[in-house]
Amino acid sequence: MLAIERLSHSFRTGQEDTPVLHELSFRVEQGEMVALLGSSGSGKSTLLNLMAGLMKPTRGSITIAGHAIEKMSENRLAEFRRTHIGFIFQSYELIAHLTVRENVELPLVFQSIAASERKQRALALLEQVGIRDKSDLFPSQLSGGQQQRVSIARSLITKPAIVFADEPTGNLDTKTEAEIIDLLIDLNENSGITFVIVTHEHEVARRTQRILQLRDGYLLEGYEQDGETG
Ligand SMILES: Nc1ncnc2c1ncn2[C@@H]1O[C@H](COP(=O)(O)OP(=O)(O)OP(=O)(O)O)[C@@H](O)[C@H]1O
Repeated sequence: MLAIERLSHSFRTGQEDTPVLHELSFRVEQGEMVALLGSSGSGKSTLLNLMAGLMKPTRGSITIAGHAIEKMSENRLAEFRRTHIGFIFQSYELIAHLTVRENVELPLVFQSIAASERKQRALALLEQVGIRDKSDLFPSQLSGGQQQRVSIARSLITKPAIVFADEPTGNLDTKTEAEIIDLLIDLNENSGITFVIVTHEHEVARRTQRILQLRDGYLLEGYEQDGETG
């Protein structure tokens, strides 16, 4: 599903290149739920931006569902992101003047899908994430955990190959964090959604099937849960 090969990235500051990621190689298989764990500055956001096609790597390759994204033109990549990748953000990134259902439908508005089908798919996802009864409310009328459920439903509406979640519980209290992770696990186990969850919290990472740990831009080997290797 996701294959990263010898991926390196440096930022140019003035005359100097600052290496941030060093020859990372790993795979995430379809249906897996993987945590990308690392402390502040370890390179998580950089890696996420590269995997999401928001930046081009200095070296190496990133293949999603068989497509080498580092080779795509900007236009092709924008289209690929819209159709193959789902995103969940720490701060939800919902649109305040759209209702919950309209927020969930939004990624489909850019595709030629009939309004009735958009509505039906959004309501089905809102049911699945447990907030169908909130579909006509606005984001400001919901709790943080409910807003993140909207954002999760929105990330799934295009039926993406993979969903990247960037600190999805970073703004939530411990109880709500556990509920959101329960929901992601449920979507993974029962709907086969492939997730990569970026986090600096061991508590979150511990609940995934597999942990990839970054330290100072290097992937630590052999840091797997349940005695798995890979
Ligand atoms: N645009 C940039 N230009 C120069 N250096 C950068 C840039 N973006 C990030 N860096 C550096 O790259 C390193 C990794 O940063 P990154 O944001 O990927 O880490 P992170 O693990 O996501 O941290 P955090 O959890 O705090 O968000 C840091 O040393 C940072 O200063």
